[in-house]
Amino acid sequence: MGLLVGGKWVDQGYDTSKTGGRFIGTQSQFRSFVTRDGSSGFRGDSGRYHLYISYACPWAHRTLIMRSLKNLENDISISIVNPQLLENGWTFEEFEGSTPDTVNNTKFLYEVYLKANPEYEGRVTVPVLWDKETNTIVSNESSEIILMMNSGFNCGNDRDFYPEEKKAEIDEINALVFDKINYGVYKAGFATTQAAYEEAVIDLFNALEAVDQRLENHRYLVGNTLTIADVRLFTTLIRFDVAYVGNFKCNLKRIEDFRNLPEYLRDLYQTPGFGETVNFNHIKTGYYKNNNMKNINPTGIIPLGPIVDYARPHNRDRVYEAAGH
Ligand SMILES: N[C@@H](CCC(=O)N[C@@H](CS)C(=O)NCC(=O)O)C(=O)O
Repeated sequence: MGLLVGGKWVDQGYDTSKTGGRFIGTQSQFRSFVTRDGSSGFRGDSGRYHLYISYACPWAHRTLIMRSLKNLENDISISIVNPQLLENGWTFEEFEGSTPDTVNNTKFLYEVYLKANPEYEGRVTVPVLWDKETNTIVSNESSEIILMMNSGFNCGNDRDFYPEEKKAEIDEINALVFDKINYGVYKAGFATTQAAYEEAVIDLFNALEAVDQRLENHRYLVGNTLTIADVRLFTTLIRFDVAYVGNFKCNLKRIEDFRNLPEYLRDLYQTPGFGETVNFNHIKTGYYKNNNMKNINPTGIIPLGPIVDYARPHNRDRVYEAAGH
């Protein structure tokens, strides 16, 4: 893995030497928006955009789920990178379930970044939303790509996963889930001091207990309708028992050990748009074999377990009915 410096690829990992062993993520640099009327320069037309994702990555996974929930599969084409992040970063080299770059015909994702900006400096991350009309990257920030998919396209369905009247509550839960859970697992996993690790794991499990409690009385995170808050929590929960418990030492409990989270997770997994977008082979390969995991799992051995059947029945309708529906 590495990053672009002055238009050149440099093979280099994360540096935690100046932050007390704490892992600090980087800011996404492409931050434009697709809009229905095109006033932003990017009109939400069918066929105009291409999405680059990795099945291994929880941030990219959000965008894949939203693409399905909004029925945008025929409107936004996709490429799926090889799950192994090695010396060249994300690549389109052959791997079961991966695809070539059918739009820019590159071999390495960093070439796509360079096409958008030959001077780009920084990490080369997924997801990437590419505009085929102006040949540039619209956005490489998943939290914003899912909002565009929700309401910026002139195609797909009219379902609203970020309704006006619920925005404040969604934003509030997103803030907790992002910092302590989505990002929290990385803070624990990539910590290089005992103190940084413990701080992250304690915060993570406190936040998981809080969301577990919240799910006691309603089916989803914000009442009884599915929102982007659930999409954003799901991609971490589905990786938790198979990757974060083992490789990232997030092991005070498994998701399976909580009261409401296991059934909530199965409920989402079995909802159209979620389960079909999960590829456990890519997830496990990504977390146990990649170069950024070399310090954590030097042998690159991928554990065979745990085996969790996310298709087994759940009883979340009970919560929904108890709420008077
Ligand atoms: N803020 C970004 C983060 C994306 C991100 O960190 N993606 C990871 C994969 S999970 C990546 O591509 N990392 C490559 C690297 O850091 O070199 C988003 O949410 O879109």
